[in-house]
Amino acid sequence: MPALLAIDNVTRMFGGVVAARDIAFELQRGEIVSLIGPNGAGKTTLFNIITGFVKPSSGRVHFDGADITNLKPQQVAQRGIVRTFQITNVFSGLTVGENLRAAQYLRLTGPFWRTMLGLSDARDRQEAADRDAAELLRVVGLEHLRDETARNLAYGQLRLLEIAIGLAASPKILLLDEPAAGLNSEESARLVELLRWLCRERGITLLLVEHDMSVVMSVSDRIVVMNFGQKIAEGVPEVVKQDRRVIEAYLGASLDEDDGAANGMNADA
Ligand SMILES: Nc1ncnc2c1ncn2[C@@H]1O[C@H](COP(=O)(O)OP(=O)(O)OP(=O)(O)O)[C@@H](O)[C@H]1O
Repeated sequence: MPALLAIDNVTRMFGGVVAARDIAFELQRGEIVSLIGPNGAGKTTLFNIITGFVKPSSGRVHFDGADITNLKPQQVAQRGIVRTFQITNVFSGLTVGENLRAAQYLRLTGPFWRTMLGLSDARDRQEAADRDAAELLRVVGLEHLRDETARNLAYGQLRLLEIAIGLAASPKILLLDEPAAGLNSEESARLVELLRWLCRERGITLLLVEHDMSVVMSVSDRIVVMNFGQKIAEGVPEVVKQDRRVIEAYLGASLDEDDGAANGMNADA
């Protein structure tokens, strides 16, 4: 079966800066893949290219067999590639439930709404939307906070709401921008469980940019590592964390240093 998403030799220049150089990797259906690398490695640029916000200088992006390189962000989202941001999608003055409702309405043309619009009358659609919103809140564990104003949520709860908002678009691929940032270890562990569940039970393919190595190592089927715009490694966590180029990129360790450095791997080091 062809890859669900294929990044084919993508390069992106910003003036003289090569933000991404000849990057190639694939996402298979139902995989959880993490994109990691030190600050400035080119991860955000790749996210922006996949979601249509930035066009590559060269190379192509294929989704489900179709070339999506030149699609607009809204068209990419409509095909099922949805991105979460770090909080920015949440309306702080609305309740949790209202935020989800807004996400559902804002994505009127998405797959979820195509289903809803097939229903006979407005009340059926409303009830279906309410059921879907309740299910999303249950999935992320926020059902007890449906009527709470978003600005009153704890940080970890806001991150979960952000994921629920992303899920409201019925994504085939969900791109998560540092979902564990600011979470404590208990919240991170719950996040890992949630991501695995989404993949297993909802069949959603996940691509994460994440700096928290314990989350990356425990949740990822595969890891793609970037440094200075180049892909320097790709593979399963056990292999990637022992890769000398990866250790060197993260810790500035010399090639002569012992492999034990990998155990302390931290993007912000
Ligand atoms: N719009 C832009 N204009 C000019 N340079 C840019 C632009 N976007 C990114 N860059 C440059 O491209 C390189 C890669 O940046 P990018 O934000 O993709 O890295 P990153 O891996 O996401 O970093 P971080 O972890 O800090 O978010 C950096 O040198 C950055 O300064």
